[in-house]
Amino acid sequence: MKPCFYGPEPHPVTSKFDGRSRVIIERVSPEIDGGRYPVKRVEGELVHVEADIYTDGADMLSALVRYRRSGARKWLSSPMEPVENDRWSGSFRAGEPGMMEYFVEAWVDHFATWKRGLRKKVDAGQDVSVDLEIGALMVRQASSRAEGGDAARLQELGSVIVAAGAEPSAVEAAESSELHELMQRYVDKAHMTQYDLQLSLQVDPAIAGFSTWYELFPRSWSCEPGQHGTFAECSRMLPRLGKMGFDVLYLPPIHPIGLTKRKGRNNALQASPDDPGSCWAIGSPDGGHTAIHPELGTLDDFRKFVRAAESEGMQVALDIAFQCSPDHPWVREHPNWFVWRPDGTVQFAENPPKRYEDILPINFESEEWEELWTALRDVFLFWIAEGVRVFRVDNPHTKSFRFWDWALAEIRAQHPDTVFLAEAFTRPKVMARLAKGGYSQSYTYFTWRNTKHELQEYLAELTATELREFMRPNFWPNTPDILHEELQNNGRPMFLIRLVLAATLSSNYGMYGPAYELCEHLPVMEGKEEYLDSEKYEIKAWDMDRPGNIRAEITAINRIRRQHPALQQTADITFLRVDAAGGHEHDKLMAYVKKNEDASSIVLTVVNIDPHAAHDGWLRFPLEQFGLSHDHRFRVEDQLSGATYDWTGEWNYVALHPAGMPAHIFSVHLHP
Ligand SMILES: O=P(O)(O)O[C@H]1O[C@H](CO)[C@@H](O[C@H]2O[C@H](CO)[C@@H](O)[C@H](O)[C@H]2O)[C@H](O)[C@H]1O
Repeated sequence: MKPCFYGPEPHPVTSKFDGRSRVIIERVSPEIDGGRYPVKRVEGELVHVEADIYTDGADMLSALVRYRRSGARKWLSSPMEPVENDRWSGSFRAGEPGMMEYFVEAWVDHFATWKRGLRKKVDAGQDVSVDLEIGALMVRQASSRAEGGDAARLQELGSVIVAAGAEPSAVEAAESSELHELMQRYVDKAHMTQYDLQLSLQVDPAIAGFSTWYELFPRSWSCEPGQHGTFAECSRMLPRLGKMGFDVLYLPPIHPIGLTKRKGRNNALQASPDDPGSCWAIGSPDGGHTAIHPELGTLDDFRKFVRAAESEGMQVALDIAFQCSPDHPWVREHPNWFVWRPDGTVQFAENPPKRYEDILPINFESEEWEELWTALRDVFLFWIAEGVRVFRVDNPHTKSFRFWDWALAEIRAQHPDTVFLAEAFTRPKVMARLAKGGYSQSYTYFTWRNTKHELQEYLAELTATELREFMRPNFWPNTPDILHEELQNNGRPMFLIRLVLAATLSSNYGMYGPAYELCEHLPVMEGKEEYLDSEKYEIKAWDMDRPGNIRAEITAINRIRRQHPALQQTADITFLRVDAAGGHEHDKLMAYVKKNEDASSIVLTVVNIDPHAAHDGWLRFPLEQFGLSHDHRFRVEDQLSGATYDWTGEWNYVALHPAGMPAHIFSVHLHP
């Protein structure tokens, strides 16, 4: 099928202009770039919609959020209520994964306006006989819109309202809840206003909103240390990872690796004959992006691996890296998909300042772009057919945005349960644009945000700006490319600190697992973030039981995340004030509280971010946020240590030593 380009476009509501529509609807939120891009939610999540809604004069208004699955004929409605200052609010629940649409409509509610006036006049002792006739007329008109028993009942109530000499009972009937409900049901929406855009909502599977990723290189899991591992051998890791609470097992590329310009150990430009090469150098005579590296096994072995992972509660995530080793079949079959220099050589790929001498970038300005796009999309479809639903996409920012807009929409239309993590460590606007274009999750700058101030500021950017509507952060304390100097220099306590922060600040987090569990901390050279003897270029034999490992802590934190819905979302977070002895803000103790939709789960995390010293201080718990007095008594229970504390009032003492667990993860019981 040829790609048919469609860029993101706002969809206007097509109702005819009617000069009698007096209601104004403005500043609808969420709305991304005038409706060009969808808002994102996961299945079952509440979608809050707000708008400024007002009209001339003092008439009363009614408003609805209208919503439906894209393509459905019937629109559903949910009422909106005024909040303050002409701002209205309503909500609906995201359904199954797929696309939905919503907009706002509002109208002058003549019946409500009439009722309000009637009450005022009755209270002032005025004659309301004409008013009752006006009201009765509205009720009879509603009766003509109604059916069956409702129509008859409205007629009856209309008569009661005008019945001569029966004023109190007429007013009573006018104000009855029964009439209110019937009038709502057969509301007169003549001259209503519809917001001029139909906004779209991308509903993702639950795992897009709450996921725990573990990255490993399957080739390092041979039963014979030093040999190339297979999927079958790597399967022995699955029960262990499932028990540790991971639900996404992410594999770097699993395809044949090129020989030409193959990289050697520690990123050497020359490989030795027994070097396995970087697995991102995709393609050899054995095949390209839809083939499996022969030493890992067959497609059937891969299928078995995917099923085995599923039986341990994990989805396998594949790395999609659209680039080719010079040995990739596409280079021969489709030379026009690459840029050739005048001397007949091909430009190698870059992600400045990094240089990838063993791969060729794809040319998104190729004359054959339609064929190219189709082939790239089909790589995803191929692996989806093999049972994969989660993809980590390598450097999407070095590929055309228009391609992603198209490809992700195409894939989602057929498979709305797919999840795409954008591995783009680049400029903020570029990362945001990828998220707008359909990526379900995004890598972030978390790794480089280390002080309390940096972390709080970054979380505010992610959760208190428009980003929260369409960009889901995924926090990684390390990756095979990034061993931050904080981890290089501060020992095991820093691994625990960064673990707790990643896992409790963000509902989606992941780790390059073996190296993280074992607190690997040696860089290839001082000042670099690359690992020494990086697994990217060689087969490793990990001793996962090595002393000093943090497996138990990781397992405990993943368990806590699963047990507490407050930690399964990112946006609802409040940073708390923590005071040091002198009364000034503590710069080493960080505290934040998270809660779920109905506040049935409240989690307070306190972290000592100093890996070298113990710290204590006083934290202020925001009781007022929960409608409680400042001297309220409540209980907190540390989910890590099991210790329980009864706290009285908003200020409470905390102390944390980095030698043990440098954090408390308290479940908060406001009414013990
Ligand atoms: O550019 P990033 O830092 O985001 O890193 C990602 O993409 C890189 C290119 O795919 C990838 O780099 C690795 O593979 C290259 C191709 O084989 C090789 O030249 C690099 O030396 C190697 O690091 C990186 O792993 C990936 O995360």
